[in-house]
Amino acid sequence: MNSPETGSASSPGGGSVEGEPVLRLSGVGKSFNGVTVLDDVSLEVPRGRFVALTGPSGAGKSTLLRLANGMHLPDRGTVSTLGEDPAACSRSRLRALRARVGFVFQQFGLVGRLSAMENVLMGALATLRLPRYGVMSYPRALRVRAVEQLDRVGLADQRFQRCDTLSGGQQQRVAVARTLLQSPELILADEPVASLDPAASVLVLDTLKRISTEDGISVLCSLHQVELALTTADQIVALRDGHLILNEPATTLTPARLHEIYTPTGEADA
Ligand SMILES: Nc1ncnc2c1ncn2[C@@H]1O[C@H](COP(=O)(O)OP(=O)(O)OP(=O)(O)O)[C@@H](O)[C@H]1O
Repeated sequence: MNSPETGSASSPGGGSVEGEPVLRLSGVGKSFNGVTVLDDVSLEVPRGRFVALTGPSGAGKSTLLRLANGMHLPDRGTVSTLGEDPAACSRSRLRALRARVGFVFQQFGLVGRLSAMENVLMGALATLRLPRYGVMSYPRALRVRAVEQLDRVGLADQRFQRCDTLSGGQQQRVAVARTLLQSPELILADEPVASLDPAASVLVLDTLKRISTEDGISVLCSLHQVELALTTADQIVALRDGHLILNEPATTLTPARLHEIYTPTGEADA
């Protein structure tokens, strides 16, 4: 495995140590119903880096992302996320850890009948004591921040529009803005552009990449689109059948080499 250089920003969250990777998997194994899904996976995501996670369907990408925020726990090996081991966290500590980790899903996870603004504000619900109903029930400072984040993803003008009337690409950018309201140190994105057309895919990934660079947020993003992974990511990781088979800077890779990962074993030289 490569050992890419680490960044040097300090951690506002307290758990992680300056210069340490924001995510480290060491010899991780995970099985479901006796079937091994991840086997001896070791990986580091350096602070501030955009890492693309590629590999064929069923390779274990979503499972790895879920291990990173404690939605799954490893059967073997260890996970360190922002300096915390999710397996050793109490419930409240895990909640606190998850507040520092944004998650962007393929299907956006928005409430369609609510406005873009209200969906973004929901990103702060974990920090508020009482449930909120309607935009005006949120503190003014949060409303200002929500508009700022919508502006960063190019959707300030659509803030009062119902989410189910926005395009897929716009909805995913609302989901990114919602995640940003958490002020995450790490964003995990599970095939965020899988249901978008090519132009919207580029816009969503460019937005994520720009914000990652501007804010120093690390991103681990599963992607099937080889060309997009190469143009967006700093580092590319690939899984096949639960094994980590590639971990290199994007600049050292070619599309052909990455496409090979998607070629069933035995067909590569056919
Ligand atoms: N909760 C679960 N219970 C049982 N099996 C599971 C569970 N989660 C994942 N799996 C299995 O683990 C394997 C890897 O799934 P995973 O979703 O991690 O792959 P993936 O690389 O993300 O695939 P895709 O690109 O299709 O999303 C699959 O065979 C899947 O059926």
